[in-house]
Amino acid sequence: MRSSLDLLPEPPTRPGNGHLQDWALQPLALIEEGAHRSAAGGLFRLRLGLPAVVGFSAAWNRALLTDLHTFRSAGSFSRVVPYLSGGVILTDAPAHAPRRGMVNQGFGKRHMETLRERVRAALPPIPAGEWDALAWADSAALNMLNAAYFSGEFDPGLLHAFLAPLRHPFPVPALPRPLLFARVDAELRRLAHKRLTAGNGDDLLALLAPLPGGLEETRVSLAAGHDTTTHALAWAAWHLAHSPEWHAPEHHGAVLKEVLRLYPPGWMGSRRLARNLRWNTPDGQSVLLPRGTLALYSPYLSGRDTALWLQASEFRPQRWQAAPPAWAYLPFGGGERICLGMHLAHLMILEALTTLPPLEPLRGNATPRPGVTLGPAGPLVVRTMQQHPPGRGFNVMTRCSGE
Ligand code: HEM
Repeated sequence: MRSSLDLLPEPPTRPGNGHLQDWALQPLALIEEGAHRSAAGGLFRLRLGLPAVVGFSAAWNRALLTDLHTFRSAGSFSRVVPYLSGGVILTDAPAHAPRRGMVNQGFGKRHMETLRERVRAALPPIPAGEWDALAWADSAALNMLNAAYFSGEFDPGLLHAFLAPLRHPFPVPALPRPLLFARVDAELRRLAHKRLTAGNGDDLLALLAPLPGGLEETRVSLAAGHDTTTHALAWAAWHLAHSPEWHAPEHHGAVLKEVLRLYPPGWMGSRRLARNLRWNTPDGQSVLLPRGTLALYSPYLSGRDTALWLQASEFRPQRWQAAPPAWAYLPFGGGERICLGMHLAHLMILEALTTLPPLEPLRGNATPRPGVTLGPAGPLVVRTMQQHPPGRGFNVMTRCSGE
């Protein structure tokens, strides 16, 4: 049996810092090179100051996402970003399942119907003429989250200031911001108090506030939900501008799935091994992965693996007429830790896409840029193709019914 990480393939290293420099400057190229060098569906190694392995096969994804006692969140990347270091994200098995059970209620499909109308009403108007779909998606996600969580009552300037650092490259999102977080927590307490004393709210804060640690869950999930939603929405709008034949509400679900396959905002998930793990690679070898190893899965690599997807690098929403290969499509993760906000993200993005008029792509840079989340470099400048009164959203249903 092979017994060392040294035997795994790896991308070229740089003297003195292993893969750290490439990880910081061009992580997508680095992991694509690692995937290229690994045997089909196998693992590859990264030297990131501590031993790390990356896998993207269905078997690896399933193991990492379902064996929560071996693959722990403690010591993973989320811990170094104060925004994500709390609530369910900070909780490991066996405490994780009951904690999720508690917060799940507000985020289920049924509760989304309660939120739909106010999310739709919160969408910013579509600008006339030329506009940046990335900037619009950013304010749309901010407004929709404010509506779903707080019925629009959270101070918008503070919400913007709170979330803005997440969009910057490292180390900006990892810096502690005690004063800003204290202001956000004070605003959360003010709004929670209103709900707890009135006792009749049905927004997400009204459901989270009475729970132990509910305000922290609110703050952490807001941070997890903003850029992810913004980026998926911006890419979807950009693709609809390029492929107008898909711009109809009945196609938007497939468009969103295809966007999330090619550009999963959660491009890399991380865990730490709580024990030594023997792993059988597809080429028949057995590798011993030592306890403490950083174990990574990548929705980005799995979503583009040519062994799993036909014409993997092409935008083809029609592929979603069939089910995806098992454990290959993971834009929301999987297993017990699957994204808490998956249904909320669908609600917000599909409502926003329905509001979009026919668009023409003008210019922009849609290159994926990895940070805490994967986003388009931007801007993504489009033009509204149909006139509508300034300051009002475009309503597809109105147009279709000819009113
Ligand atoms: C398109 C939008 C979104 C994408 C692509 C996305 C992606 C993901 C992924 C990949 C994970 C799993 C991470 C892992 O395994 O380490 C995750 C977890 C999570 N997401 Fe999302 N997310 C999105 C929107 C949201 C929204 C709107 C919320 C707001 C509630 C949210 C809250 C969370 C939370 C709290 C977790 C941690 C769950 C746990 O550990 O139990 N996400 N998300």
